[in-house]
Amino acid sequence: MSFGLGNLPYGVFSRAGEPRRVGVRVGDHVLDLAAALGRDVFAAPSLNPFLALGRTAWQEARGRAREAAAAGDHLIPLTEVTLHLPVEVADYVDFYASLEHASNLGRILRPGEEPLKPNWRHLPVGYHGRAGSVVVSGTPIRRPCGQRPSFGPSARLDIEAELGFVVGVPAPLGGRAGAFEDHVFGVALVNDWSARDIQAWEYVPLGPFLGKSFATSMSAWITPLEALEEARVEGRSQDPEPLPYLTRQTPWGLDLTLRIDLNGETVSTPSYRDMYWTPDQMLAHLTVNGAGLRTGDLFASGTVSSAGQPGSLIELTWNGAEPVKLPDETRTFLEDGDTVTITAWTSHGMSLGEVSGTILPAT
Ligand SMILES: O=C(O)/C=C/C(=O)CC(=O)CC(=O)O
Ligand SMILES: [Ca+2]
Ligand SMILES: [Mg+2]
Repeated sequence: MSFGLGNLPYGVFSRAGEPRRVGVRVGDHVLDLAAALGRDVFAAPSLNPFLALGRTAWQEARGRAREAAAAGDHLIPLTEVTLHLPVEVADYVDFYASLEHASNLGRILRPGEEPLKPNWRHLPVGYHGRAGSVVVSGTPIRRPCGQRPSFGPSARLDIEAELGFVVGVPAPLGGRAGAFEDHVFGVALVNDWSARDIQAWEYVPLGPFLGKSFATSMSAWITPLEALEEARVEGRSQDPEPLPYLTRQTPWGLDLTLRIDLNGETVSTPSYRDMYWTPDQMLAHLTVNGAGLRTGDLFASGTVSSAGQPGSLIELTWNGAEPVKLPDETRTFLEDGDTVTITAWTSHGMSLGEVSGTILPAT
């Protein structure tokens, strides 16, 4: 059910001693697309060449992959493969689209001030992250060192549960992007690891830098937009009404529930449905100045927090003041050896896979 024929997410895999190639997940197997469909574009170490082909090619490949999967040929057990970073990430941008998250962080980091800055309801606030430190789910995460402001290992290492949107079709520099579904191929789960002590010291006035650029994890499987039709909902109502370039054309809210597991215990289940800014608005904003798009661009939603279900530990523990209880221990921020796994499902029970990482001690 979870990875049935209505799902068919794309990834990159290899078998021992063989080069990387593109596959589609079918249950607990990978469909070897280059073998099944006989197309060179899938004998590639990343999804990028396929992503660049655009929507008609995506639809055709999905139809043919479904036929091949149903026929049962060219299926390799997941236990026999290694999964790799699915996309050669061009630019990585992170938004700040959850009203609950932005309000909570404002209260925690800027007590006594209005939690939301005056711009927040007028544009999807974002920042440019570091494409080169995006890693695939399962990659261990080394605790970063930096100024906190004294130099040393971060003592407040956190997670951020997010959805990531993968761009396939470019838009020219100086031009404008077209419709969301003509550029964006699909959705990944993202954990934007954040060193809160480094972040709190460095971020004024230019925003996040080394506190977030040491690693960002993404799921090995990219769920195509076509698989998410059943999850599409109207976005949350917005007041004031955004400028015309940010007008929603068709619904790109998504009815998804995320689940954050810390050392195997579920600590929060935020809903993506309640996000204030929808991803079509993020794409329109990202390109309104003529910045263009490249194949492999990744833009993330920002932390997915909903009422009572935050997407980060800084919110869950209110900056460490209210530790979260696990069966035999408590946590404020992450400790060495901790494993965080984020999963997500549609309300119809379709899985978006997982993004997982374990913390290694600082060096
Ligand atoms: O409010 C702040 O100063 C900082 C906010 C964040 O760290 C969140 C961020 O990276 C964007 C997001 O994930 O929503
Ligand atoms: Ca983030
Ligand atoms: Mg990060």
